[in-house]
Amino acid sequence: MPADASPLGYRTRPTKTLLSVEKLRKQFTTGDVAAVERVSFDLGEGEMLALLGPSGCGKTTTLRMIGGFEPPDEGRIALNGRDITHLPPEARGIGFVFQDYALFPHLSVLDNVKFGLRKLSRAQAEARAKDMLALVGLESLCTRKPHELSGGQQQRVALARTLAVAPPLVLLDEPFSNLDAAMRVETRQEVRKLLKSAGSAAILVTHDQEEAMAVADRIAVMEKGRVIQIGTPDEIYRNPVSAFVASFLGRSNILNGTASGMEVKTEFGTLPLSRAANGAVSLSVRPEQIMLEADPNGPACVVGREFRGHDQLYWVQEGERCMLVISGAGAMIDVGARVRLRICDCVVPLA
Ligand SMILES: Nc1ncnc2c1ncn2[C@@H]1O[C@H](COP(=O)(O)OP(=O)(O)OP(=O)(O)O)[C@@H](O)[C@H]1O
Repeated sequence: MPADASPLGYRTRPTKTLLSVEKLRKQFTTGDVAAVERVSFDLGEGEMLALLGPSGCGKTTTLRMIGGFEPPDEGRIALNGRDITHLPPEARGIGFVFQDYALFPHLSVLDNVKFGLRKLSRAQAEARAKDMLALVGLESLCTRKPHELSGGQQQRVALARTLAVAPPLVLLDEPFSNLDAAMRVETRQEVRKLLKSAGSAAILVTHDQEEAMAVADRIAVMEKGRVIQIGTPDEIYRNPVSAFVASFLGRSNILNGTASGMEVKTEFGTLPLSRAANGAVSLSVRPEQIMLEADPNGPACVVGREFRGHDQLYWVQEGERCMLVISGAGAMIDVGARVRLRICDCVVPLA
């Protein structure tokens, strides 16, 4: 295992840069604002990056520019130090897996995977395709046609076909959106393992924060065409830069306060800050950072509750404010009960 990798293959340090995206911009003639504006990031060899954001924020357009399917108005894209900004898709050496998998319906599973291997001899192509199908666990289904496979199996064939040519970078556009919830969870981990074992880097477009956190080494959060924060899932979850990021990646309570260095005065008392700030600030408090104590004389009241097995979600009204609280699976507190809220961790100042 390399020194910079965790047992699950999550990178803890940046690797050698594979892809460099600099100040990409795209404005469609139909739009009055740019779909993508000054998007820049680097991607390390073998790294998985998720482009995450709400519908219409420019994720797919960014991916299509990297793939060569959409010419940027401005900016530069380099792969392994080579400028590929104006190369056609087939000259970039990048693999793609799209939402609909785009398998050839009339070809068998094996022939679908062999499709990109026409430069090899027939025997070599056959051996390579079989190896790739073994890697995705589908060697026994070689002779089937795509319509004889489940969605998850089709997804794996598409991935085997892409990985067969050993691209250094694979672009995945919402690749799990056609799968049901259980299959999605299973398939995304398989895909991550496959990419890691093939050593391919990947950029995954998704609007699903749970998916991004589950599979990506780093996440680039996009809003209105711009990347507004980039970092590991843990960094972004713990230190969101804005209320948008705090609410898009997980759930958050947004409070106001007056900061002075590493402390902030709020309606819940003086609290420690995760980083220094001064003056009026907005603050993010995660639901799991709040303790809920049953107290008949407490100033707050439970107004809603959702039982989730491993924990419980409470909506608690205190004065004008409704706070979201996640509490462990201990004793349940009933809706209508009086409670006291205590914030038991550093709170995050937002931009
Ligand atoms: N070919 C096009 N012509 C005109 N406008 C486009 C075109 N493609 C995308 N857009 C617009 O550009 C903006 C960004 O679209 P894009 O598809 O990149 O967003 P997205 O974040 O991938 O959204 P989704 O999650 O819904 O796929 C949107 O306002 C969209 O309507």
